[in-house]
Amino acid sequence: MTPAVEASGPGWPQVIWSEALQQRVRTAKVLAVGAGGIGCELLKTLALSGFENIEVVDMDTIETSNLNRQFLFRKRHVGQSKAKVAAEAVKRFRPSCNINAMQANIKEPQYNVSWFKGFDLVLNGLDNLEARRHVNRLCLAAEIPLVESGTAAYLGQVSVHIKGKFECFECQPKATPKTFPVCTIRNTPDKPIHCIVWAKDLLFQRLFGRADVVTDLDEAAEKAEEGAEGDAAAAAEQEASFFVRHPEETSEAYAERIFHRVFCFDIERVIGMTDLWKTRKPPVPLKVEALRPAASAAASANGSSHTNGKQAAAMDVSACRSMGLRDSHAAWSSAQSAQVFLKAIQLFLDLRADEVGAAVFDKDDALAVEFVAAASNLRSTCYSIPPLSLFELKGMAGNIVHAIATTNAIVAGLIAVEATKLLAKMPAACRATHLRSSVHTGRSGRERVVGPSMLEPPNPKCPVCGTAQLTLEIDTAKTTFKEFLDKVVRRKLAVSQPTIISDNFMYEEGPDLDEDEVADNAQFLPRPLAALPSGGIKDSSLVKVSDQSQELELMLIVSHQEQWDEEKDPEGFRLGGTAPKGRADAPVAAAAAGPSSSAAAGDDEDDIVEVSEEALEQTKPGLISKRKRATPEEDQPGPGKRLKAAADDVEVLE
Ligand SMILES: Nc1ncnc2c1ncn2[C@@H]1O[C@H](COP(=O)(O)OP(=O)(O)OP(=O)(O)O)[C@@H](O)[C@H]1O
Ligand SMILES: [Zn+2]
Repeated sequence: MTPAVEASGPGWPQVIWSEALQQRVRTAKVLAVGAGGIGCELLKTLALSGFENIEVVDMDTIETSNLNRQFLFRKRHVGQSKAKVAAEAVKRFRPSCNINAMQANIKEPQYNVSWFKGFDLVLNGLDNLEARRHVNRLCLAAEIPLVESGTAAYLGQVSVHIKGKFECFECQPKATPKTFPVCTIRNTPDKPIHCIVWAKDLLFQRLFGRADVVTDLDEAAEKAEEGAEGDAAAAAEQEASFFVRHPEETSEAYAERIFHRVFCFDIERVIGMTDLWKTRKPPVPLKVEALRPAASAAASANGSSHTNGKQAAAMDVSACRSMGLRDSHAAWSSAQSAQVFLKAIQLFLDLRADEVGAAVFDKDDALAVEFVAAASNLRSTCYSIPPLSLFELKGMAGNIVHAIATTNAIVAGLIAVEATKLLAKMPAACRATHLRSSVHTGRSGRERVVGPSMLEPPNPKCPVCGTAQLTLEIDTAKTTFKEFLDKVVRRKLAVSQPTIISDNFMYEEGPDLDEDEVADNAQFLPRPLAALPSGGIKDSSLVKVSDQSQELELMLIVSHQEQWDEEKDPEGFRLGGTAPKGRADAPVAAAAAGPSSSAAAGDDEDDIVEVSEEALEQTKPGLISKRKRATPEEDQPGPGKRLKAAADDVEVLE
């Protein structure tokens, strides 16, 4: 007998492994998705716990900023595959561990349902909702148990999902994504929000903010502050000083110099990181010269490019107003974004000089928002991401949550514990576990930061594993099919390869289509929904959205809606759930549509993590559902009771 888990305090079950279980652990084939903060800890813990057949998939390469917590990596590994380096590091201290590494996106078609069926367990150490939802759908289709996890600063969560037995990952609505991986923001943005976060938290901060405030995003400043050695320190100094305005430099010249640096020079530098572009489209640099003539014309058409407002209140200074750009709902052209960018910098330097070096981004500061919007849209142009309007950009908030190594280590340990229970064929002993950010004293007086709770049965209203139909309120006369695909199908429903069927109209995407089929399909993209063939997608249309790669099928009941409150529904559509087919029940929010309202299932505060709005705000996508869960004590007779009874004893997992 080998103790697998040490008693960590009163009330915690102690788990001892039988020989039979040790054998099962040795032979089980597990898939670990992600070799980042949680993934590194997990691979180490699995290997040290006796797991010997591990497949690890991670699409990324190692960055300097990973080294502080992803301890399997060293400085010399920067730029190499995370999965491969992690596997080699683990093999060095556990040569008996057969660990196979792949640098790839788990959403690639070769990782299909039959591939997933080759595993006993899937363990997620991911950092984004899309990939989590994709893996959830494949685990459901392949009927393989999934242990899901997430961390955000001091908060963490581990949960177990088994088709038909427990909730799937999408049974409960998730908090809207609020945080993003640093590497994505720095080098590989693929959504407008990534560019907004870059513009706000990196560029705005670097040009106008306090020099002593160093964010994770600012690699050069980080290195300089850390006192990097030799060449690295000099390069960091040089990079930081580039953004300082020269004594004789006009604000116009300074703005153009910055433009060239961030949208041309830096983009070319990223293009040179060839590993990043094996599975992605590389960005395209922008030349200020190419955009300047149109930009100047736009400015002169709107009168003087100078503002006469030296006395104007800081918050009133506006690049858009001085250029006559009044429609905040229209997306700017690249030339207009360039003009706003240059103009905003000039206005900041000319009219708000005393704030430069101390400014803090404020969503109510028009000039700051315009600068961020323009910078974000220009970066989007480089990365072929559709531009957004000023209104949309202003409405989107980005907030990086910094990772804490200890949280990752605890969560990885909990994943291994849940994995072991599953291999022990004791799914009823599995728990959802939350990590709090501070010690919580329950009614019994026990203090804890880690709170287990019972797993819920599947939600029959879940649109993914249940039978619910979703309602979609949308302006079918104005919304184009492309907007529907991008905003509703991909972004909200996390569908990777959509097939859309409505009456006799069919649209499909996927690797098997030939060029003619792709071209045929492309003609539908600019059409409004109501103008699609076969009568269009209109009020009361029933639309089937499916994804072969995920073995997913969703039904949307469309309701045409013309009037939208832009404050309440800036996206211009609303996605909701309905009762399961045949039942008139209260609507539930769709899995991706936002935070749920709480539905208490039990009330022993000792074992329930109540998640505050603040915690939700800070939490990485999909981490915490506000729904309260039953406690082990409330569990029906069975393992829950056994755990309670065995709290201070020894529980044997067979
Ligand atoms: N679709 C995907 N396929 C494969 N791996 C993925 C996918 N999505 C995310 N990952 C991986 O999941 C890991 C998550 O780890 P983590 O949250 O620590 O992020 P990170 O990128 O290492 O750190 P940071 O974002 O803070 O720089 C990353 O290594 C990332 O490459
Ligand atoms: Zn579900």
